[in-house]
Amino acid sequence: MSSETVTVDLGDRTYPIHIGPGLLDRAGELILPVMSGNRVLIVTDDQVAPLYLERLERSLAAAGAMPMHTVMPAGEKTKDFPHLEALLDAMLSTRVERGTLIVALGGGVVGDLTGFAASILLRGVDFVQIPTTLLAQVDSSVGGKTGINTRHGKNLVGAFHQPRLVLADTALLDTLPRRQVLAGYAEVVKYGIIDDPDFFTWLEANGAALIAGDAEARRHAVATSCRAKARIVAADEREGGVRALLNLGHTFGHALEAETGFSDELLHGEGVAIGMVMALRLSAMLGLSPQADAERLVRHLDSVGLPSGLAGPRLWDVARLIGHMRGDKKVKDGAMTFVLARSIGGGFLSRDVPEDTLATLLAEMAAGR
Ligand SMILES: NC(=O)c1ccc[n+]([C@@H]2O[C@H](COP(=O)([O-])OP(=O)(O)OC[C@H]3O[C@@H](n4cnc5c(N)ncnc54)[C@H](O)[C@@H]3O)[C@@H](O)[C@H]2O)c1
Ligand SMILES: O=C(O)C(=O)C[C@@H](O)[C@H](O)[C@H](O)COP(=O)(O)O
Ligand SMILES: [Zn+2]
Repeated sequence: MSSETVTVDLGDRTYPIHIGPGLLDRAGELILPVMSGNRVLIVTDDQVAPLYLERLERSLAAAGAMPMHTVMPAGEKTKDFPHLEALLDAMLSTRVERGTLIVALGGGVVGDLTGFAASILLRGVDFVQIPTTLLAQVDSSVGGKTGINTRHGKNLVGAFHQPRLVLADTALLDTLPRRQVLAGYAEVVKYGIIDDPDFFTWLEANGAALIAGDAEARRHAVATSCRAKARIVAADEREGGVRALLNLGHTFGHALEAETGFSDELLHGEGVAIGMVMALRLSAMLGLSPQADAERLVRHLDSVGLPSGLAGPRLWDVARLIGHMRGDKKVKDGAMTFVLARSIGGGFLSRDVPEDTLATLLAEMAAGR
């Protein structure tokens, strides 16, 4: 199976996303053109390190680079101030220089944390993304959003800092646990709902195979997702408008993540899956889309094993959820912005969601309906 390259067109900060199986062993050769010296500092986590760190270091050394590494604890709780400080401290302890290339090897947590550290280290150093989860390959490694969570909410401190290159070796997904594959799949489904109904239909036919490990289906989904994200980011890098569509399901999902304390109880992608159902049901309640589209999404999520509602032992507090949503970065003059959909493939932004309709939806879903 061959690899392909998608370009994120940002003028003099344009960069390639290389996609395909087996690319990790070509990392040295692919990264060489963006190196300004021979020092490379790899940041990874303690679950990815035993799987892929040695291969990456070998490939870099073969290309003439001097790789060093630092390993962070795996999981969402690492995206916080104490771990950011620990990472910056580890980086500075290696006598990092402005020409040292930082490489994030891991999922979205490693990518977001490392990218943010790179954006402020020595007032900004270059970094490369080597995403190892489906979520990171289809979404978080592309577009330059980096950051951490705070006690006030999700991703509330961060920076736009674009990578110099993204290297998505789709064969690395073979070791990813099924729950993590599913969480990443939620962000794949998102692209279909935003503006690609044919892709959604393709996912209905091929999603199960993709999740089960079909290499060609995975490569196609990663490439299609990256093309969609690259197009949106190139049009609106700093989310002045259209980029906010990539936030479909996230105003809800981030509130659910905050409420569950950024713990394993709810992964980011799982929150996005439930959040997308909320967005489509809200659109239908407001008479803006057919109820059948929300039902179609629920059917698809249920068929692959992603959550589509709030069923479970937890008692969700509607007022608290709305409180979290008020801290969303899309709030303008105190008013919340929602990504709604007129249809599957018809995402749009709205500031006109009455709070009582929102509260009714959340209460229904909190009651398991
Ligand atoms: N910056 C963005 O644009 C953006 C977009 C989407 C999500 N995000 C963020 O990404 C984060 C979620 O990322 P994630 O879902 O990748 O989670 P993650 O980084 O926590 O990775 C999930 C788990 O899989 C393990 N893992 C990673 N690669 C593996 C592999 N190949 N084989 C076996 N195990 C592997 C990790 O160690 C971790 O335990 C969230 O914080 C979310 O907010 C950011
Ligand atoms: O790249 C974007 O833009 C996105 O919104 C992608 C999302 O999947 C991602 O979770 C992002 O981090 C959410 O952005 P935020 O600005 O709401 O933190
Ligand atoms: Zn997301």
